[in-house]
Amino acid sequence: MCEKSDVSQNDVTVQQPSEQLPTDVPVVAVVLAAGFGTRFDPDNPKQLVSVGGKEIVLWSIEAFEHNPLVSDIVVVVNPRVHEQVENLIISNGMSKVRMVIEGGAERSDSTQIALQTLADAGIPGDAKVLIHDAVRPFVEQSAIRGCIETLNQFRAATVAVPSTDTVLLTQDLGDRKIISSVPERPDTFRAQTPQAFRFSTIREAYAKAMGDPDFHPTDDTRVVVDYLPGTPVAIVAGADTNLKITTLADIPVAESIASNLTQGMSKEEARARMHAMLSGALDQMRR
Ligand SMILES: Nc1ccn([C@@H]2O[C@H](COP(=O)(O)OP(=O)(O)OP(=O)(O)O)[C@@H](O)[C@H]2O)c(=O)n1
Ligand SMILES: C[C@](O)(CO)[C@H](O)COP(=O)(O)O
Repeated sequence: MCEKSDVSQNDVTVQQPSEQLPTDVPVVAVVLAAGFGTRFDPDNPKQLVSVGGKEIVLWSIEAFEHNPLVSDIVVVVNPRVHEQVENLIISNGMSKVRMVIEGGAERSDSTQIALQTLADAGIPGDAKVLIHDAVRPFVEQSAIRGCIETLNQFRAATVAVPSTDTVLLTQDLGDRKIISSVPERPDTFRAQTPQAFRFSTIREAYAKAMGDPDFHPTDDTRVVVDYLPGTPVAIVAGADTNLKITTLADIPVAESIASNLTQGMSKEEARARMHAMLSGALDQMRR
């Protein structure tokens, strides 16, 4: 690490990455599907809800299965959805899924269980680990690739989209919230997933966080930001279509995104068919 052009943020010096990070390493996607969807419908596990004719969790697993840079997938479930998710993985031939494991009470517990399982399996500290919400079914291939490539330069990266609204930071004053500060809008982003880390970095961050009784992060990036403050976390471009399905109101939006994607795919398929037909015709003419 060099100190030359380090930046100072919130009284912490963030180091410019300059070390050569190994590139020929396993790339493991952890798909978190162990939530109980209390804000959606606790009686209808949202990860199994069908959108555009396909279960939400299957969209997410397929995104990593189809990415040529991803070598392995671990899926984290709860007992309620375990069997059904396993059946989906088998019946859809998801060949990169190595393990389906049970998570914990909070999202961060599920992440930690997955990280411990990977450690027990002996994955190297340099491995790239991408942690993804199963309920973000439409993650783009460019975001997955962006995370993997960014980890050649940085030890941590997260997909995020620039905030188009001005973000207000608040504090409590009696039963009111009052504004404590207003960050510059170009500096504000909305966090999405995947969130990507060199394995040893995210393990170290979680190991440090374990000693903190107030540790309840809603995402993994925050664990690095709070507990390894000198480690820069790079932003990778996300998209509004990388929607997190949180409440029932998100379903119509998700259906519309799925329909656009499916139409896009049909055009691709039609183009491929036309290409095959024309090459066949050309072969005939040559004979
Ligand atoms: N104990 C948990 C909690 C959440 N998640 C996963 O983390 C992602 C983001 O969580 P969220 O949308 O909050 O899902 P739920 O926890 O299911 O929803 P809620 O907070 O409404 O109960 C989801 O893919 C969810 O399955 C998980 O693996 N383990
Ligand atoms: C990880 C995350 O999706 C980033 O936006 C988000 O923090 C998950 O939060 P939730 O509280 O589980 O909805």
